[in-house]
Amino acid sequence: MQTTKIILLNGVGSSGKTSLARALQAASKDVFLHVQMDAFLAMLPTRYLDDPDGFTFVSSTVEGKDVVSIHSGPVAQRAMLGMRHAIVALASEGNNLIVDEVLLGDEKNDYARLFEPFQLITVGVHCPLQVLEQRERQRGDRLVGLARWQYDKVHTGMTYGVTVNTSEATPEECAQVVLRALSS
Ligand SMILES: Nc1ncnc2c1ncn2[C@@H]1O[C@H](COP(=O)(O)OP(=O)(O)OP(=O)(O)O)[C@@H](O)[C@H]1O
Repeated sequence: MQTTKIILLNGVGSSGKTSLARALQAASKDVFLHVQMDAFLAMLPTRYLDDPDGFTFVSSTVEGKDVVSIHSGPVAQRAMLGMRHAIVALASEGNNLIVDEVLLGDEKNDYARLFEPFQLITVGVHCPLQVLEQRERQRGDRLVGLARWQYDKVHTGMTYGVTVNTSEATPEECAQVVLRALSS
């Protein structure tokens, strides 16, 4: 096994992955690159963020609550597959990584296989739905209802090295929990 470290943060949108990643970068003596899915989404032509070949966001109301489902077409799927292989290429060159992800389906198995050669710790980033929806409303740049749709999917079938609850601890406190788990 290579000594390159990968911290895989998995959590619903607004659960606090970016904040935790930044706190981890600040607190760790090792250098970690923060790999954000958003950076790869930004590579797509903007029109593919609302296109059946790219991503589509479908709003509905279920039992009086807003729900926004995400669907990906072939262009989006190819970009995301490419992202996973790009992440492996970064790690293969010895870059320690914090990978910030919302794992919704088959890519969970893909990551487990691709990350096998590295020192991997998977982190479940949890937060109650009520708090997530409050954050979505406060942020203003996120659709309210994304978290509700993702909530049951993200952690299904995952086994974590460590979990954090961002409604009960600051990003800095969560980072210490993760770094302790990584060094144990
Ligand atoms: N531990 C925490 N305690 C309190 N608030 C937090 C915590 N972590 C994150 N937040 C707040 O929650 C919001 C979302 O945080 P952040 O951007 O880190 O989430 P994210 O999971 O990366 O979101 P997305 O997947 O949508 O990019 C921000 O307003 C942030 O300040």
